[in-house]
Amino acid sequence: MTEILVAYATKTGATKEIAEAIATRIRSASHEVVVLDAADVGSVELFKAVVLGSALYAGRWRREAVKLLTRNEKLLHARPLWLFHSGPLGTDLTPWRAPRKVREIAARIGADEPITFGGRLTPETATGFIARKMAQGPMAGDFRDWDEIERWAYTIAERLVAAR
Ligand SMILES: Cc1cc2nc3c(=O)[nH]c(=O)nc-3n(C[C@H](O)[C@H](O)[C@H](O)COP(=O)(O)O)c2cc1C
Repeated sequence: MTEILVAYATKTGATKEIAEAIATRIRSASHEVVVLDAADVGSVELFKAVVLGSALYAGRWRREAVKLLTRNEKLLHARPLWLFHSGPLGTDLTPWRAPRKVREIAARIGADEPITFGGRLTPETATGFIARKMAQGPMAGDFRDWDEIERWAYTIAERLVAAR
């Protein structure tokens, strides 16, 4: 059990890139880190800590991220867990509360509620009629704050060092 898992659930790739940035930061603190699509994670048994992030769509987490949590709730009790979601676009980047189910699981596990990172929606990445419409208006753009993401990942790396 030497590795840290950074798992993500994405539709158009923005959350995957956040997961990769988090992994790079944690890795630079000499931790072994694996980045995986949440859909490809059966069990977290082999990992000593887990970071999990989902894109937000209509206020919901993507199903594969919720499934990872529900399937692994018992194992996650015994491991540090950090949660994030990516979503807000445009001028209002107010943090979103996670869906109730995710909050309830986080509370039972003893993890903090997910931190919110801005999202990305561009004409190039938008898929589907609604998304393409949204991508032509004020919501279009990349609102991910890489410094903020890096700072958060840094606090995780520090805590993992302390827990060694
Ligand atoms: C149809 C649609 C619904 C969305 N709903 C939300 C939402 O409820 N809350 C939010 O913060 N962001 C919402 N977003 C923004 C996405 O979460 C954002 O673009 C995110 O970064 C996409 O991540 P992904 O590329 O990993 O799929 C929505 C985007 C689309 C296209």
